[in-house]
Amino acid sequence: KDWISFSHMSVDRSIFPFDSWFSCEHRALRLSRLELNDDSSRFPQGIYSVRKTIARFLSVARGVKCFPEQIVLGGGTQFLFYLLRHLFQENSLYAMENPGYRRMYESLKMESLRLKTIPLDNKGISIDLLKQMNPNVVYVTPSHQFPSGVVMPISRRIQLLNWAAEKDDRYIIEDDYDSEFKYESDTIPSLQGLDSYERVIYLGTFSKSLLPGLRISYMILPQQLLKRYREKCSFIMSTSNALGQLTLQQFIDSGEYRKHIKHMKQVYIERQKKLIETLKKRFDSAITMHGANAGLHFTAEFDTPRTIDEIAERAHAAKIELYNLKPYCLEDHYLYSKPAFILGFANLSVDKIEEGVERLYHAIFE
Ligand SMILES: Cc1ncc(COP(=O)(O)O)c(/C=N/[C@@H](CCC(=O)O)COc2ccccc2)c1O
Repeated sequence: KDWISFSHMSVDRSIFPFDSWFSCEHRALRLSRLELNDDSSRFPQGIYSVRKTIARFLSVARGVKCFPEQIVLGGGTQFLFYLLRHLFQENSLYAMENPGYRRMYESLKMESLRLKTIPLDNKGISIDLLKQMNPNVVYVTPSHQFPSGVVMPISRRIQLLNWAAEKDDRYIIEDDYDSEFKYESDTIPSLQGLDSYERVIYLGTFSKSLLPGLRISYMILPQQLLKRYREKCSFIMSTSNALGQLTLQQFIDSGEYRKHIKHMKQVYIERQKKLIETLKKRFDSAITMHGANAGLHFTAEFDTPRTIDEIAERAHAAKIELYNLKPYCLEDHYLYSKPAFILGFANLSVDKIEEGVERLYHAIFE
């Protein structure tokens, strides 16, 4: 029998519009020869016309307010963070959500930065604990908290912005990952768009909405940090592939990107609905789901005597790709009362859901 994937780390290649991507690449090669063979040292922040397209798209899609000059393109969110950390004061204290994005946690540790992790409540990062820990820089994923799935409501966003505005050396890194897919309510405006004190650095990526292999991510710097970036980092050449950038620009400007997101949303809403119905029918009160009103995954706790490791082993034996939440519970605080797993549906076609849930039930209860 074939593998069935609940992975949150892959998108379904079958719905990516390769043909229109190729024609955009062809057009980019035809129209933008100049930028391609020009030395990219002129574009440490990425090609200007591409940044213009991204700034325009973000203002419509996420209420982000920025000039193309504030955008820095890079080959991955982590690389952009390695640049960003040099713009803050040397001995800054960093804070991030727990459970949280382990790769960012490891990046912070690798740079041996002072770091505290802050538990979530039902609105996202705990503002009371944030005030107690009093960091200079806080990293948050408000659109669909990674990995818990909590969507930070406007009220908590305002609290966070007010906290940052209280002192000069306070910043919020808003990683707007997974912001393309919002289901129940309308999209909530980004922190960056609500920020009137220039405290928010906005991180974005095309890994989820397009392809992770594209490696086109971006950060938007408030003016003061942009000035520091230009003083300290402008010798660093762009790490974002020029042809990928120019193809992306064609893909967005031609309306293909908006069309693709709309199509992905329809596909994913159908899958998510069917998956949740099937899980409820099969597991009844033994399952508790969280964070399902956005993104391409949600989390589920199972009321079972079995341990996470036993379930992981049985899932592998039953050929289901399943990730648990332990790696994202930082500093060894397991923050769930029962075995908890990430249920992704980006790579789970509707016709595999029944079988996938059946195998999951077998791995957990039989
Ligand atoms: C919170 C957060 N912020 C940014 C990124 C993206 O980083 P970038 O690609 O460098 O721009 C990820 C990637 N998260 C990774 C999964 C989480 C993990 O590592 O376990 C990759 O996620 C996906 C990639 C493609 C399709 C679906 C998911 C992030 O989880």
